[in-house]
Amino acid sequence: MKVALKPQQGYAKRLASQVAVLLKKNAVTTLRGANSPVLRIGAAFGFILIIFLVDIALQADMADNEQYKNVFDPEVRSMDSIPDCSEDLYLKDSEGEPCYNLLYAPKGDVFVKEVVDHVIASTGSKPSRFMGMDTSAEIDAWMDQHKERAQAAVFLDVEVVGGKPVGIDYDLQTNSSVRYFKNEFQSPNFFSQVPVQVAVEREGAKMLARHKFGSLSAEADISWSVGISSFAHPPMVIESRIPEFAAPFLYAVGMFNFVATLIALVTERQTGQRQGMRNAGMLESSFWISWYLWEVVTNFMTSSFIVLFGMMFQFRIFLKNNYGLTFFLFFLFQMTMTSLAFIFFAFMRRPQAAVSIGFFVYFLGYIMIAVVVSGWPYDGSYENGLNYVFYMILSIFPWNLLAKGLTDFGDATATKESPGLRWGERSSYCVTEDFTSVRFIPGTYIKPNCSMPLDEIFKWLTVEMFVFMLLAVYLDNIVPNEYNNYRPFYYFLDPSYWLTRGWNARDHFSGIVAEKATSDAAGRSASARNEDVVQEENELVDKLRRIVSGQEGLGNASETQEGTAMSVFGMKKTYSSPLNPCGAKFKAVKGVWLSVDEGQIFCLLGPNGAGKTTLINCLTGVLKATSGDALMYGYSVKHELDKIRTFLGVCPQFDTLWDTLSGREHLEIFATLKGMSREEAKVEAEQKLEMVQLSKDADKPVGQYSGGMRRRVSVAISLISDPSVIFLDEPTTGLDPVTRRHMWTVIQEAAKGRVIILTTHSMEEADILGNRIAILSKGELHCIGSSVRLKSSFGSGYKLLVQLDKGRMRQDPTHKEEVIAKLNPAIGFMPIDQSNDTITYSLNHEDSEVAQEVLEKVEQYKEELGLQGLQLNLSTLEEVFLNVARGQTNAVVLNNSTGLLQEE
Ligand SMILES: Nc1ncnc2c1ncn2[C@@H]1O[C@H](COP(=O)(O)OP(=O)(O)OP(=O)(O)O)[C@@H](O)[C@H]1O
Repeated sequence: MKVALKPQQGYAKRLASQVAVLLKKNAVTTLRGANSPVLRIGAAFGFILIIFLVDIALQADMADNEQYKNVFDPEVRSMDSIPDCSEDLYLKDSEGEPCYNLLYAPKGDVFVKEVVDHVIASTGSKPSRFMGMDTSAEIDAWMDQHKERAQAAVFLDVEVVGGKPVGIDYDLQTNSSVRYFKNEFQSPNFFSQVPVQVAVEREGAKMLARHKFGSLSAEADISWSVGISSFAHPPMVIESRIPEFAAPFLYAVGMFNFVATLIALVTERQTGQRQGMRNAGMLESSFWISWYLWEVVTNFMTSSFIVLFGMMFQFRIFLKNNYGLTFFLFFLFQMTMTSLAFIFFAFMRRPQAAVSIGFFVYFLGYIMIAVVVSGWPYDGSYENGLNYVFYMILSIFPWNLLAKGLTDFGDATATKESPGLRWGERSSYCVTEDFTSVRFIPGTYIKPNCSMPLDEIFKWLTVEMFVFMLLAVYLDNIVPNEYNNYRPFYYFLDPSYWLTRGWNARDHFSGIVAEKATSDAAGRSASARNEDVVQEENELVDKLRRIVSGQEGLGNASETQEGTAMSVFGMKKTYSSPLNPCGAKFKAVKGVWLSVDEGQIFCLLGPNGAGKTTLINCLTGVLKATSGDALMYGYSVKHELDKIRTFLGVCPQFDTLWDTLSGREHLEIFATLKGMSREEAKVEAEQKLEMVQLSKDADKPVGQYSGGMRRRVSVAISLISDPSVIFLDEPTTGLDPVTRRHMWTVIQEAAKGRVIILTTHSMEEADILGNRIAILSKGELHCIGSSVRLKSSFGSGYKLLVQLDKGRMRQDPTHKEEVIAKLNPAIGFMPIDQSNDTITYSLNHEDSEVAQEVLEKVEQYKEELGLQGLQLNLSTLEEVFLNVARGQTNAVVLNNSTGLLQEE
């Protein structure tokens, strides 16, 4: 018996056809799904619109300021009074602590006192707002202790000659805090300094005049009034502030793609779709390349649209800078973010987490961008000491490079006259020299004190894009996946990863034989187990011994040897937590030995949690078995999974379908993954759809299918490309009785010349379909054999139902006893039940010939005893199942009671 290994396409051809079909799948699922590119482009438009609106709002806000207005006749502000300190934003009276308009010194100087008194009188200020001190040092000390409590301070040094003041030397101190209130920036000069200065100078000059000329002389009567106004001026041009705030918004567009990519990838993992495609022979490289190419397409579109929308809204950074430069900055940024999303994908199990990750990354980036737009560390001194370290570290994060690029674009188009950046200037415009040493050339933008020009940004982003991508693939290999499968961190250094190495079947199988001997010695004795199970094990151990001794080959395509189609040798699976491999372990499959011949349907039954799905997953290579192996048509699951997958069909327990793809599209994708050409895939899909009676609904999206219809698609997928070994994990769950019966016919047809391993909870299904049936419980096989064999071994064998005449029973109450007394010695059995008008005999574990004999004997009494009916029934499979399951429960109880509960 040989499996016809499908002629393998060359690697390049296989990769090309898989990438093409997966790219199409990515495009179709994304276009029809919630994360469609239309939505991504919509996000680009939305964010550009927000930037536009924020810019308009800021410009409107600025337009209120005087410098942005046309001022023909500027208002003159009188400086003749000093504002009260309580008018100030900061200097307020607070409990017990008044604020002061003016502190002055020295307070003991009569001339100083005279000046201050006149300042108070002439400006109409409250005297309590003035406080004198002895020295200017005392004023400084007081100010130091009383923050924001005085508007100004003055130290007057009056020169006295002959008892008369002849000159004044004074120092004025004012509060220099710039205040924004009453809708404008309050200049400390105009608000308090000039009025105080005017008043002190005026009253000082008057005091000197009074003492020189006498208070009543005309010369002493000085008129002094000061007013201040700005020049008449045209409005200042309001420059767009886009470069200052656009970076976080445009970064948000990139984040939108980041989250969408992450959701799409993690969803494929969570729903088992990725594993389903692997089972069909998908190459890992096809998976990555197809997703990456799709992201190239999407990011190309969104980047183009960002620039086009920017131009549409007349943003100078998009209009005046070279299109290629702006496009490349966004495109490379988005591609690098895609690679970063792939890195996060290695650690994520649930798509819902993508949004939280997105928020976290955005927040982190937002803070960093705020630093970068301020100029540091991409300035002229970037190579100095610690600066270089930060320069390198910050450049690892793609959003910082985006922010730097956008800042340069903004600076290059800061005013209407700014020339913008041309493609050829992408490196030369950014120079480390400062303003003073740069030679500016008209019509060319030069940025002094600058490092990391756009050319450098492009190089950084390109390198990061590839490095992140490689890192993502590496992490995908070494981080435990949803099935806890992972490679060692040094896997790529192991030559066997790159070269298809032969494996030593003798060593491999002698190890399994040795392990069996050890576990037999330590575990339950063979006598405690069902004889058929033990016999199956022994035959398989013998087979292994023959293989090890070289008496028998593996029976694969390279050999002519006959053999069973599938043999499972001591398969074990122990689950442990990926986060705590040394912690508690759970033995889900405890060493299963079984064989299946070609043309057989092998039914695996067992209660929930028995380990059926785990066993199937180990056999299909989804899970790595902890120990043991299986040969399928002579190929080892452990060592030759790639070859096995060419003739394997799998219908998983849960449908792993894309809601947005139709049944036909699913089948075409899987047929192509299996190596069929486009035309062949179309024909195959049509045929399989017809087989599972889905032709009518073939083009509806699977999301609109009923549970039963989805199940049929999964079965159809498992039958694609004529597989030799087919695993069906509960294939008929959710099917109505009519469809179920049709599916049974499909399965029976499919079994011809193949091997089908089927798990089910329907005993009827197992009874009808199963050529051999095994019952698994708590990870161990408890029986194996044909349905009849199991019924006779584990059921109560044949039952004979004898129906009495109701009339005779009414007339003669002892009639039942009379019948029993006659029949018991004749047939040699005691009744197990005699309720109502029926007597039931159990013909325990007898074969059908004995049952027939008993029936014939009873028939001889039929007339004499007036028997109404005789029925010979074999126990049902359900009875067998319950007996095995109960037997298991009892075994545990028994062991419990003896305190010898074995490790489960
Ligand atoms: N990833 C896992 N980690 C730990 N334990 C697991 C894991 N997957 C399954 N198990 C446990 O292994 C046992 C066997 O599970 P499995 O899914 O193989 O049972 P099953 O026979 O297919 O059940 P059902 O009929 O309900 O599908 C169960 O006790 C289950 O809880």
